[in-house]
Amino acid sequence: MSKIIHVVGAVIENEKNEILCALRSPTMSLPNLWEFPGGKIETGEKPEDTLVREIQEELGCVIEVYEKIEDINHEYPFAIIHLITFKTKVVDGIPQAKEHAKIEWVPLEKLSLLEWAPADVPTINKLLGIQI
Ligand SMILES: Nc1nc2c([nH]c(=O)n2[C@H]2C[C@H](O)[C@@H](COP(=O)(O)OP(=O)(O)OP(=O)(O)O)O2)c(=O)[nH]1
Repeated sequence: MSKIIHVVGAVIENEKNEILCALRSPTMSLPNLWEFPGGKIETGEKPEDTLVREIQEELGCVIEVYEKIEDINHEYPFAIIHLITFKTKVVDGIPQAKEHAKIEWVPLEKLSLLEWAPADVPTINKLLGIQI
């Protein structure tokens, strides 16, 4: 059986209803696919705390974490990714791509034009359905 990796992703929204989308680099697993910035939950860590830590490392800014959006398991050939996504906002600093190929603010209605990591699709669908 595949190992399960627990991951948390930040749906960062700005005042213009745009979502911060991050492009995985060619050297990462799932290369050249868009994702929500975030990362693996360490043992004993609260998912919300993981997100604040990962966003500080990856984007160099501080976020506040609000409600959960989606909580799903997606089976990839290399593992099962258990992905939890949260609605968040930047409360200090300006996001910069420190680890990703690039980051972009994308209007909600254009999210489905990007090629997403497959585990992210249920979150995208929820965002488009419920208009957070
Ligand atoms: N951070 C993040 N990871 C995602 C998303 N969707 C998705 O399938 N993943 C996968 C990619 C990775 O396999 C794993 C997250 O690990 P990570 O963010 O630490 O990724 P990484 O490339 O730095 O690590 P690795 O897998 O190369 O060891 O979850 C997402 O929206 N955000």
